[in-house]
Amino acid sequence: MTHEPSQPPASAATDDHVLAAWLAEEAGRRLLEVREEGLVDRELKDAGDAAAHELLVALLAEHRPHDAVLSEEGKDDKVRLTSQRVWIIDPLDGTREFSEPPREDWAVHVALWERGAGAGAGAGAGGEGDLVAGAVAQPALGETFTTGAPPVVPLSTSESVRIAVSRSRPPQFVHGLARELDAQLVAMGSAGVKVLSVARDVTDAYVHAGGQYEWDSAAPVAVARAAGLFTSRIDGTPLRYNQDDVYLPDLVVCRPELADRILAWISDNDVR
Ligand SMILES: Nc1ncnc2c1ncn2[C@@H]1O[C@H](COP(=O)(O)O)[C@@H](OP(=O)(O)O)[C@H]1O
Ligand SMILES: [Mg+2]
Repeated sequence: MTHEPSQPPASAATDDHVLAAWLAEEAGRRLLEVREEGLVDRELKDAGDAAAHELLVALLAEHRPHDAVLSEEGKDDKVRLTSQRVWIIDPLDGTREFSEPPREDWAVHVALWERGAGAGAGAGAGGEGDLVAGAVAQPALGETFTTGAPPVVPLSTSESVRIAVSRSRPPQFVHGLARELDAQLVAMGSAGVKVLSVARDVTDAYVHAGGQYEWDSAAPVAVARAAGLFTSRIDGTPLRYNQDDVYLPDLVVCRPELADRILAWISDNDVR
């Protein structure tokens, strides 16, 4: 049976944080259903990507009809480059892990970028605009992380630094960085899950290079910033969203006290 979307909370009519969280949860519920349909491998991945994308696009058209949408699974409509507000969504991040039940390391990303936001406002400044709301649902964990009620990052419970890395394509340089920080590498799927692992005190930093797109990091970075975590490109410059080219290949998200050491090591070691 296909999940029928409920109505969003009344406050979602005017509160983008609430709408983002509701959208991510609705898509998450849909994805949990798709996972029960008996599909495997590529068919399961494709069905999940398509179902979550179609649901999110339909719900955004209904609830925010004037806003543009940039989705991993949709055509890149360049109208977004002149739009005031752009939803940047990854309907299913960690598609590989989604297709490996009962793994929990996959997510739904829903972010909102707004023109004029963040100008001159420090590390998060995006020039033309910036992220203003976001939610990351981790449906198999039953958790949604949102800018509306940002996670409170606990003090680190670990004696040593833990660095989240991709399961399938960790950047080569993280081994050197781990030696420098005397850190352990913690492999997991999904960019959103890795960013939120820092907020949840599962890790202390997420460092990635070598390829990614705006939708992989927009919503997680919005939530991480709201939670007080440090976010930047690996050269220390701000992560910029709603660019003409949506390739955004690298990032650092970490506890603020680790940022200087991580960026200094990366700079000294000519990492790309
Ligand atoms: N080198 C690379 N080039 C392009 N995309 C990459 C990448 N490394 C990771 N990603 C994307 O980042 C997300 C997290 O990947 P990983 O779990 O390996 O860290 C995945 O998103 P999707 O699952 O939405 O495709 C993946 O496609
Ligand atoms: Mg992704």
